[in-house]
Amino acid sequence: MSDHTLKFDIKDLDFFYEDFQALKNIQMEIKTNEITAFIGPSGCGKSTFLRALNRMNDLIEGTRVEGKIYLDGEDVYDKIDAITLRSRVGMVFQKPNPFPMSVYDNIAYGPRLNGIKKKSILNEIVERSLRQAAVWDECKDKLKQNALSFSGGQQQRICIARALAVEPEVLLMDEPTSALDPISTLKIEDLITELKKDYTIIIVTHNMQQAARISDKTAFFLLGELLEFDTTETIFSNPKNKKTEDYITGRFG
Ligand SMILES: Nc1ncnc2c1ncn2[C@@H]1O[C@H](COP(=O)(O)OP(=O)(O)OP(=O)(O)O)[C@@H](O)[C@H]1O
Repeated sequence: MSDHTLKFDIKDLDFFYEDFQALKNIQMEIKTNEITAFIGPSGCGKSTFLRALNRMNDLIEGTRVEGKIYLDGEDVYDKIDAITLRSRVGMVFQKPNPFPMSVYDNIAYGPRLNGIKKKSILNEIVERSLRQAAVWDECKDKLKQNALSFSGGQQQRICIARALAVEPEVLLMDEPTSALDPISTLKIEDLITELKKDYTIIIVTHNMQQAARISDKTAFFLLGELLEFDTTETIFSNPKNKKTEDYITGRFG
């Protein structure tokens, strides 16, 4: 019987940029409605792995994947086309990157691409998505204003709303708070915790406190290998690998 709590199942994953192997034999199970944090020193492969999950690396020439990634039991490199996959697995980037258009058009962009034209339905999606991303109150009277005129923290929440507008199942977040001040960071962390009810969330972070605060599971990567993967509590209180302990206590990285 298939395991319904399992969202992603990654088996024997290797990843190459030309001759350079950036990921080595990764095995990982990512559970539905959990927050999984990827930690590890710069260049260890966290972003590469994140981008492998929705095939964003396909856009980089000379890359190659070996092994399997299953989403709800389906092989993402064989059984799901990249466009469908990316609508099921949304992404939020490190730097807020709203399109240079109104808040409304940013959020309606994906739904319109999916063929939704009716104004009343688009209005509903825009409001629901901005509410879910906890930025509705700040935007509701300025929906026609250019998204780039908002603060960095607001822009990042607008980008999260844009990702949510197409109702993905999974949200990949690559250091979503690294460009933000502490207050905006806490707002986004609260938001991520709130979104967990409806989404499976995977977040890359350099902020150990952030991983400890919000994630259920933590994966520690080093030089392309998954060194340790466990409950966040275990990783931060009782890691099995000495290198994990050295990293989380700030002895290197
Ligand atoms: N487009 C690319 N072409 C060639 N090599 C790349 C490319 N992107 C990343 N790499 C290499 O792959 C390795 C992993 O990079 P990746 O960006 O996944 O690491 P990371 O852990 O996310 O780092 P950071 O924390 O600094 O963002 C690094 O050695 C990097 O130089």
